[in-house]
Amino acid sequence: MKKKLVLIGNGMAGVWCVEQLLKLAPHKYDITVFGSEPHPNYNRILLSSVLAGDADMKDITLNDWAWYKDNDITLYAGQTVTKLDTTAKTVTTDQGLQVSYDDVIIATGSLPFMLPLPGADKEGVIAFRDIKDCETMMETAKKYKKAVVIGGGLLGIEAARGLLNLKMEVSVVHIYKYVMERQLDETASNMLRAELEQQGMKFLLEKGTDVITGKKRVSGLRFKDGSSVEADLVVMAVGIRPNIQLAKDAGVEINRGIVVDDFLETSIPHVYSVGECAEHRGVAYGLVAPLYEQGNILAKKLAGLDAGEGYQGSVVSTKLKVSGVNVFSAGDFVEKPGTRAVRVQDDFAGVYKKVVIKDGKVIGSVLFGDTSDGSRIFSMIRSEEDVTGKEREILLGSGGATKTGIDFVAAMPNDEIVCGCNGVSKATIVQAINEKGCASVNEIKACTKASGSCGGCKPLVADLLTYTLGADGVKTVKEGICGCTTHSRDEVVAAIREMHLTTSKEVMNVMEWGNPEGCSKCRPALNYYLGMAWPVEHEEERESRFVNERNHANIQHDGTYSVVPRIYGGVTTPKELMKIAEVAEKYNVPMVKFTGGQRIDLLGIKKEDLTSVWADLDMPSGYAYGKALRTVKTCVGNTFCRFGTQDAIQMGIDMEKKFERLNTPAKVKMAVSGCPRNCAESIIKDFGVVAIDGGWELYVGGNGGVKVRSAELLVKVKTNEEVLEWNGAFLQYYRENGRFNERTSDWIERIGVQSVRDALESKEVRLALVERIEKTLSLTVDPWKEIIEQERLSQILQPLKACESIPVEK
Ligand SMILES: Cc1cc2nc3c(=O)[nH]c(=O)nc-3n(C[C@H](O)[C@H](O)[C@H](O)COP(=O)(O)OP(=O)(O)OC[C@H]3O[C@@H](n4cnc5c(N)ncnc54)[C@H](O)[C@@H]3O)c2cc1C
Ligand SMILES: NC(=O)c1ccc[n+]([C@@H]2O[C@H](COP(=O)([O-])OP(=O)(O)OC[C@H]3O[C@@H](n4cnc5c(N)ncnc54)[C@H](O)[C@@H]3O)[C@@H](O)[C@H]2O)c1
Ligand code: SF4
Ligand code: FES
Repeated sequence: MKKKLVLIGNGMAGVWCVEQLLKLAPHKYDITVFGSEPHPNYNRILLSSVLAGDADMKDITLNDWAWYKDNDITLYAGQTVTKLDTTAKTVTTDQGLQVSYDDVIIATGSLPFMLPLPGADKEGVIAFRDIKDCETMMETAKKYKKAVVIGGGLLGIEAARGLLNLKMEVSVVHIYKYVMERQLDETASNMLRAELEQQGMKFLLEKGTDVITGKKRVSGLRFKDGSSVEADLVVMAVGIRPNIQLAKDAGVEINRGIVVDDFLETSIPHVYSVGECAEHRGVAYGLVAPLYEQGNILAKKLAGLDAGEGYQGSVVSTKLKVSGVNVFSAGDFVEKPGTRAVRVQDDFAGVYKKVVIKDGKVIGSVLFGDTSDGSRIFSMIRSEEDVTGKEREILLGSGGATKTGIDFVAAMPNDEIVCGCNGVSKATIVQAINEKGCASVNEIKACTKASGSCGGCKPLVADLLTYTLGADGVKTVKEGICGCTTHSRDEVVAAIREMHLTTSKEVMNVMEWGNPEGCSKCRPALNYYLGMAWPVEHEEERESRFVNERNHANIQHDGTYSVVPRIYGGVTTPKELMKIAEVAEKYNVPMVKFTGGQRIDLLGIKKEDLTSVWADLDMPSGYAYGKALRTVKTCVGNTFCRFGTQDAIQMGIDMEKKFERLNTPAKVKMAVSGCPRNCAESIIKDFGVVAIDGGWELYVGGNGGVKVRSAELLVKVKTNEEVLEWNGAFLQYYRENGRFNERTSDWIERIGVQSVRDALESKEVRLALVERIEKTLSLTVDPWKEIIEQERLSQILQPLKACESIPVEK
């Protein structure tokens, strides 16, 4: 005779456990499931995506009604178990139904914590936990305008983003000085906040709520410091509490959660618990991956199989589900005595990465902007791999000892979980590829659910595809330029040209952007594409630019700026040097430094001094901050060097004078060397010129940064005029075809240098490109000259209005 198993709680953890049990011992139990919600088991994680409009209610069902039927499970949806009698071994529901059991699993999840504030019972004050809350928010947004979310954690920020998408004005009230302090350090948190502010979210930090105001319905919040904010809707997202009352009333041992041992058994025999309600070794988890691990162990135990050492606890990782924002956090990411950290921060790309290391092991990590290393780093944390001596390679990747990409997935054990949100292992994904013919990330998602929830495992799934099928076997799926749209760069640029779209708003409307405000990825990209396509009609959208470009200066980590005047070809004069020295003294510039591009950098300038520093210098801007031509480095060439065959200095000066102020998809560095000894390092520049006997070799696509790449030969030419012609044609071709933020090294790697050679081969094409670049160049003005001129004209000496917050650079 079959034993009777009762599951209390029809949520993600409990049903997962039952699913695993059915796989291991399909005929052992008669199973009865009780769930308070009137739905079959659904993916709670995806409620954020439903609210944000990225998923439909119907997409989030995990086990439909038929699944319960097909597996002979009796489901009582919409019934709450109100009594558990562990002596009589029965459960009783709010509708008077009584069912007996041999084994019972309590999987009642959590309850959202509602701050016990005066006014918390008013209409319009809700939590964000279930389908009902999600529907309430969507309905409220149709009638009301102002939403306030209390709590700037994962849930609060995902709720706020969803409400923005529903066209509400949203403020996030947070008690601490920076948001998501449980997942991020201050640097990453500030970058996140800046990005979300750009998307229209407002933040009220270090605010303790005192009262929720309003009559029947909420009208606002009053804070302990006396300030207030208006609100038609208040969403509380200040954490969760394990739902333990039923177990407590039944005499089961309780601490914060329901206390369980390594086999998920409670203090009372035959009573088990998994999920957010369970407390294992003092920890009650709030993410699905550990809950699934618990479910796997309990399923083995109930099936009568060897569950090994049992559940040993989990290290968790999180990923914020907000489109266009990549945030990852795992393990113990706060530096403490005895730990050391490797940090990489690129303000231009809006990327921040940190790994914390203790005793030679990675114990935690925070990634912002680029989370593609997340799964790999998370795996290192879990495996406690010894990284001594290769700490820096974890983030800087040198093809050395720490495995990356394909090597990493190849070395993964088959049973390792790739997708924590859906409990999908490497073996299951490889099987889906080999046996079910899945050839894209989307097909794997449809087949196994992997990558369908938080999306954090997508890069790993993609690597597994390439590893299993080889690069040629993987179906390339069209990727939108950012999470706001499914349209690719080429589609966007084609629409801009064909429909004569001249503003970002037009592009977003016509191309039906999912997120009508855009994000930090698409806004600057659109601004660039529009300016490139319509240099005359398009009006620069300054607010879309990153802080450095808006301020025409390079912000430093202490909030001061650096000033780099242009010094053509790296050639200066005593007079110019004296002027720079005078300015440095006058403004107490803390550091004067030569740059790698043969310029002089005045570091540590105060924001309010920028305009007068530039006025006193009276030199052109070196664009050291922009996606533009930066520098043309030169060697002394035949002017002084005995090996030189051409005048490298003059060539470099001519190139720099011709193309200065040019906007490009990403920064461009150029160099001219007077002979193949290459002292100006032309071979690692975007456009490198090397003198040879009787002419010049032109190289493209070099890079001396994190990913070093040797430039490839584009063409050999004879005259200086030809150098300028090819230089102009190449830059314009890159401007018209490169993706925003794509360096020439990545672009050429992607399209192949031969395609560039083919495109520029025809003189006619080259001249047409040159004509277009000349047109653009004729419209450029020096930003500081313009600012100074405007100030002179209006005769008002206003301090520079730089951005008060520190927006994220991309
Ligand atoms: C909006 C949102 C987004 C999230 N995003 C992520 C994410 O990206 N990644 C991640 O890992 N986690 C995320 N989480 C957390 C994740 O959803 C939970 O960790 C997970 O759902 C918990 O599973 P559970 O089964 O323990 O509890 P639940 O899913 O809450 O299930 C418990 C069920 O039991 C029912 N129940 C309670 N008491 C009784 C009773 N007495 N009788 C009958 N039924 C009862 C409840 O109604 C509920 O349906 C998110 C949560 C929310 C709310
Ligand atoms: N992407 C994801 O992984 C994801 C998304 C949503 C929810 N979740 C999970 O759901 C659960 C609930 O999320 P959460 O964000 O509510 O929990 P949380 O505990 O992670 O965050 C709550 C936040 O509210 C703040 N807070 C506390 N009291 C406050 C007050 N009086 N005023 C203002 N702020 C206050 C805290 O400082 C904290 O940052 C968590 O377990 C979370 O992991 C995960
Ligand atoms: S590259 Fe050649 S010409 Fe230029 S400095 Fe070096 S050796 Fe001299
Ligand atoms: S890890 Fe979240 S979807 Fe795979």
